[in-house]
Amino acid sequence: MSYEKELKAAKKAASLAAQLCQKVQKALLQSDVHSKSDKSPVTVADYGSQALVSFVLGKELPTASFSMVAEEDSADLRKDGGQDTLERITKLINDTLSSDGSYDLSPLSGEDVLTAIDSGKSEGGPNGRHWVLDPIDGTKGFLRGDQYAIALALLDEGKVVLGVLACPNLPLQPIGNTEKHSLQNQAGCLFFAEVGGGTHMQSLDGSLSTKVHVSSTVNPAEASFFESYEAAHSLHDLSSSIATLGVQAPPVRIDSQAKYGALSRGDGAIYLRFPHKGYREKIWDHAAGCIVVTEAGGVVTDAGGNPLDFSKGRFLDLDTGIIVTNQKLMPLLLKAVQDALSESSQATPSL
Ligand SMILES: Nc1ncnc2c1ncn2[C@@H]1O[C@H](COP(=O)(O)O)[C@@H](OP(=O)(O)O)[C@H]1O
Ligand SMILES: [Mg+2]
Ligand SMILES: [Mg+2]
Ligand SMILES: [Mg+2]
Repeated sequence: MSYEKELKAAKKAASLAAQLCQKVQKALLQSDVHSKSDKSPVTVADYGSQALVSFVLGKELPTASFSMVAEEDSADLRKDGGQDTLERITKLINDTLSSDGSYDLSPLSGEDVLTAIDSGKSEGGPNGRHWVLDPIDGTKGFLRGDQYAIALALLDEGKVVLGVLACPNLPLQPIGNTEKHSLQNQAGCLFFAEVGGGTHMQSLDGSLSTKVHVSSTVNPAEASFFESYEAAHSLHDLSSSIATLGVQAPPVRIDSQAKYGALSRGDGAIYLRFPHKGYREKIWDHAAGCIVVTEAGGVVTDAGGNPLDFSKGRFLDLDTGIIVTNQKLMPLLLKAVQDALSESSQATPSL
């Protein structure tokens, strides 16, 4: 089955959301940032991006059975004091839609925006089609002025069948340890993949796309690896224990699913993620990144070597940690990870 129409709509939605987010990142105000009930940050751009993606998918693919599993909801915006923030979000969306000019419509109201945000409340699951959206993945990176991604995927009968990753601050050239890239004047990258169709990358300003492949290195000594910038999101000590494999380069620490994008084009060969005990991974943090890497020839598993299962609802049900690499390095890496995990659980039984 081809998902051509859906892919085209997803690319448009993610690109427009990226325009909205870049505008906010360039002129971020203290009043744009809020704290969610779990203390994690959320900004007007997270909400604006979610509403815009939902709105564009609805316009491009009118269907009675739209379902989306997305990170944000409107509860805080509906509380007392949320009105100013909602107005700012509504203006951002209307400005983005009117400068794009694709849709002939009257401006959206605050209520339209709340409804669009809440269309992401689906529980997902193994049946039917569900869009999966992280409107800004890496909000902490977004706030620092660093990497972030708009991550949109489609599940069909529990499987990820397409994914789009808009990475507005990721240069088109490879990134690594040595160069510090200026984030100014970069158009950013759009990665997209459809099941069986490979992974492509284009510039967010709409250049021709090129097919990308993961690194083919079989030598761990040459393999640089990615991990979260935030130590609270992934145990940096554990990933350094893969040094037993002979990996020599220091880790490249960047925020968001930009790591999956960079890996899909061979910037590095390994991505390791070991959350602290008790953390439950959400499907929107991995769905788009996972298909972008697998269609580029890579493999994504949990620490038990099992593929990620996106059919279980809003959470991933997995065995400690996520490992991403190419087919040839996976067996070695999996063994090194399992050895490191069992050593560290002997040393610190609470891990
Ligand atoms: N304690 C924790 N452990 C692991 N991941 C966490 C975490 N707290 C938040 N996250 C997730 O890590 C994501 C960012 O990943 P990364 O570290 O690769 O940039 C966040 O996405 P959001 O920024 O969309 O909330 C959030 O879902
Ligand atoms: Mg968040
Ligand atoms: Mg996220
Ligand atoms: Mg997010």
